[in-house]
Amino acid sequence: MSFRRDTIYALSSGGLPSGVAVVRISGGAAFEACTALVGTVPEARQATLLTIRARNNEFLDNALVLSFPGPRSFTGEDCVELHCHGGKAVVHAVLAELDGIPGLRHADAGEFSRRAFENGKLDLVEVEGLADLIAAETEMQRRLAAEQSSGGLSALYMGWADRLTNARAMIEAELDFADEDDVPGSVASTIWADMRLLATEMEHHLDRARAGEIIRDGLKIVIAGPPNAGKSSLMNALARRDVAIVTDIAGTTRDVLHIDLDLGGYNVRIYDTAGLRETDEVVEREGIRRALKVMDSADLILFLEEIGTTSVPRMADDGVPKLRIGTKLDRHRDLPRSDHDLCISVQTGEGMDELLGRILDEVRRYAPAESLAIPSRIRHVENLRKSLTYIHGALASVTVDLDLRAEELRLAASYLGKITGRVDVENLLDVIFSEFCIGK
Ligand SMILES: Nc1nc2c(c(=O)[nH]1)N(C=O)[C@@H](CNc1ccc(C(=O)N[C@@H](CCC(=O)O)C(=O)O)cc1)CN2
Ligand SMILES: Nc1nc2c(ncn2[C@@H]2O[C@H](COP(=O)(O)OP(=O)(O)OP(=O)(O)O)[C@@H](O)[C@H]2O)c(=O)[nH]1
Ligand SMILES: [Mg+2]
Repeated sequence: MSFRRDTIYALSSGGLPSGVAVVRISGGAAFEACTALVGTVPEARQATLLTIRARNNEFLDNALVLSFPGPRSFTGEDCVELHCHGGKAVVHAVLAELDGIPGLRHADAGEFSRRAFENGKLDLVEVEGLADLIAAETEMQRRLAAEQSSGGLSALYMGWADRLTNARAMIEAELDFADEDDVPGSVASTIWADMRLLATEMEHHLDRARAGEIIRDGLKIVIAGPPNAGKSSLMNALARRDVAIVTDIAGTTRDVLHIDLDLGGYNVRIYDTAGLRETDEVVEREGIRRALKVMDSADLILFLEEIGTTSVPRMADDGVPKLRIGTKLDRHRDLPRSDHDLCISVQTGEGMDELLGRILDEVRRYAPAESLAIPSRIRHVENLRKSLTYIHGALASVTVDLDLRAEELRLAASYLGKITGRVDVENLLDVIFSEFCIGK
């Protein structure tokens, strides 16, 4: 790096107290700080038991200390890790000691990763994946984030960008050496065949964006239906705790409440809503307005009605998948089979496993657990779409000059570069010379 910047430190492990707490230091003064605290810098990447002392020589802790000389470290800078005992006062004393060293300051949120990015250790997709990995609560979220943070997705995008660069290189070669005999005549057919293939691959990848979004952000399931149908009772049963107020008074729920469930490794967010009916009561009307609004953005609606009651207006067929659920089965065993998709009783638990199974089927339909090298963020999707638009443009403009079509391929690659943040300084000549033997 051409300038020396602050050396930063922070507690990198979680809440205190804990068995062990990891304090990380990164930057040009990390090794000086290490020497100030433990008297030495241990051999690179070798956990070494050392005593941390305050400036007045007071014993603070026995800690395992690691040093990572840059650029072979997480951030690419000199890094030190102090693996201390995880007591609050222990960690605070160590942090206070670091704070007293000139040139050191506490790190901002994400600052270690930011430095890793700036030093080329991680690209943007990996940084985002790392953030998702740390936030992951379900198995599918973990798998999606793992694919992204470990470079799987980046490799895919960079591979695509390379193909675009390659195609441009071929076009340049064709333009520059068109009048020479020993250069492959028309490379056009192979280039454009590969670009068509690339467009198809990108389209398939984009088709899975919805799955990525659902795995990352959760499937949105709304419990709706007439008052007293048992919506809040179902919500509580799913949550296994008393989240929502349940009474036998119609119109109990007003606000939209939600819980997050881990269903077969998928994150699903379930909303309880106000019962739908005509009413002049102001508060209830507002509740119903909110219910309708959240239903609009649902991925799945569980439409509940008590078995034997013919409810309110049938739901519009607006394309949102719906499960019609008959409730309070314990009370209505004698009634003929209703036209519900399934019947439940939260009192006896009947039908609950079936319901969970049906919900899981729905999530899996949206987001099958195949390869998770899929886009998970709008940012990726938008750049991929733009890139694809330029590839389509280049493919379509057959009558246009080759160099204009090459320009469209350059733009397509630049949008892929924006996703990873690695705007490569590509050297077209290198590619050309590695592909052709022009001077043969
Ligand atoms: N103690 C500790 N555990 C940790 C981390 C850490 O920083 N410290 N990690 C933090 O996220 C994760 C592991 N990820 C890491 C990624 C790269 C490097 C690193 O030093 N990379 C260097 C050297 C590689 C090598 O020695 O082969 C490099 O990329 O040049 C360290 C940890 C999870 N566990
Ligand atoms: N027997 C029986 N009663 C139930 C069952 N589920 C709910 N109830 C009762 O039905 C009444 C209404 O339940 P809620 O869960 O509050 O109904 P809701 O659909 O949320 O009603 P609103 O919030 O007013 O729209 C309560 O008295 C519940 O105890 C069930 O499976 N069996
Ligand atoms: Mg309710």
